[in-house]
Amino acid sequence: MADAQHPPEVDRAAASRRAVAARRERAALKRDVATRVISPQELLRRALAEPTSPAGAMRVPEFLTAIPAIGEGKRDRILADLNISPVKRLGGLGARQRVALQRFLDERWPEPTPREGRSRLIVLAGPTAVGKGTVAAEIKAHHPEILLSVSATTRAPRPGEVEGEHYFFVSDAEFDRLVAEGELLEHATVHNRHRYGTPRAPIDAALAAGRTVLLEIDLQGARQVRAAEPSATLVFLLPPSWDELVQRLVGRGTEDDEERARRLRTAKKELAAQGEFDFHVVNDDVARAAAEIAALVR
Ligand SMILES: Nc1nc2c(ncn2[C@@H]2O[C@H](COP(=O)(O)OP(=O)(O)O)[C@@H](O)[C@H]2O)c(=O)[nH]1
Ligand SMILES: Nc1ncnc2c1ncn2[C@@H]1O[C@H](COP(=O)(O)OP(=O)(O)O)[C@@H](O)[C@H]1O
Repeated sequence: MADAQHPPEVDRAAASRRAVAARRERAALKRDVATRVISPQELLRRALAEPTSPAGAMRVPEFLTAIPAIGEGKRDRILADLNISPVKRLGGLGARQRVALQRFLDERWPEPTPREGRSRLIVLAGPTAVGKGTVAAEIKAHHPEILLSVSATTRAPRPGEVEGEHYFFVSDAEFDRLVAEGELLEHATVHNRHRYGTPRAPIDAALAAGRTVLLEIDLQGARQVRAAEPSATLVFLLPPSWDELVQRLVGRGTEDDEERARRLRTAKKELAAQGEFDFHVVNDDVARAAAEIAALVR
């Protein structure tokens, strides 16, 4: 490979940069397993689907010790039991070894089974400032298989908000048209101010393609989705404590005193409605809460 344009030191530098990047990606994946952002089974699925990916390049011992509750002693016993050499990479496992490893993981860490009759349409609601937006963004970043629905709204964009990514920013007249033509799955006026609604078409298309769809909407919207799609999976995000909820609202610093007091009164009503939801998830840690939600319909 070495020639005038590619002297050996340049090749070596590039290779070492690639190795550092790959190590970093593997470390990130191990953190995802260690923090339960993804299950060990999910990492193995990714490795087998793409053997040359960072997941595929991970050595089996490295993978095993990323799993909570597996130390080095246990790791070595598991490798011996499964008859897998410590130099094996996940992407290079033979058929019999794959099955053995998958079975072992399923026995020790059973993945949550989908709740009977619940669809892949997930609605995430919860009181103001509990972290719905933060958790939804985490799901979008770590679970690309899940489509995060983009709502239409009549409120003005905030600095940094991107049309079509955070919201579709529409006029009142356009919102009226969307409602009149039945293009919204649900819609509501939120915090007595602006209108928000969920475009129906992208959701129908994603569900038809077998994808999971996440809606981050308010309680009124959640109730409408329940009425329109009774099999939807309704998830209520809870704060670790009321004081923590107040802290988060204050800490975010996006509302004045009067608006904060109003939102907290609404929050009390919303918390009282949590019994209408199929699942309750505590947002103590963003990554953990996101992983729990993503696992609900896997
Ligand atoms: N019903 C309904 N509520 C939505 C929709 N999109 C966003 N919301 C809710 O609108 C509220 C206000 O959202 P936003 O304007 O981003 O402000 P913030 O979340 O208060 O900072 C949140 O409670 C969202 O859950 C939607 O399509 N339908
Ligand atoms: N698990 C968490 N721990 C600590 N702070 C959090 C957590 N989740 C969210 N927050 C913070 O709480 C505030 C409200 O979160 P946000 O996502 O805006 O709430 P919502 O969309 O429910 O109104 C933000 O400042 C956010 O950074």
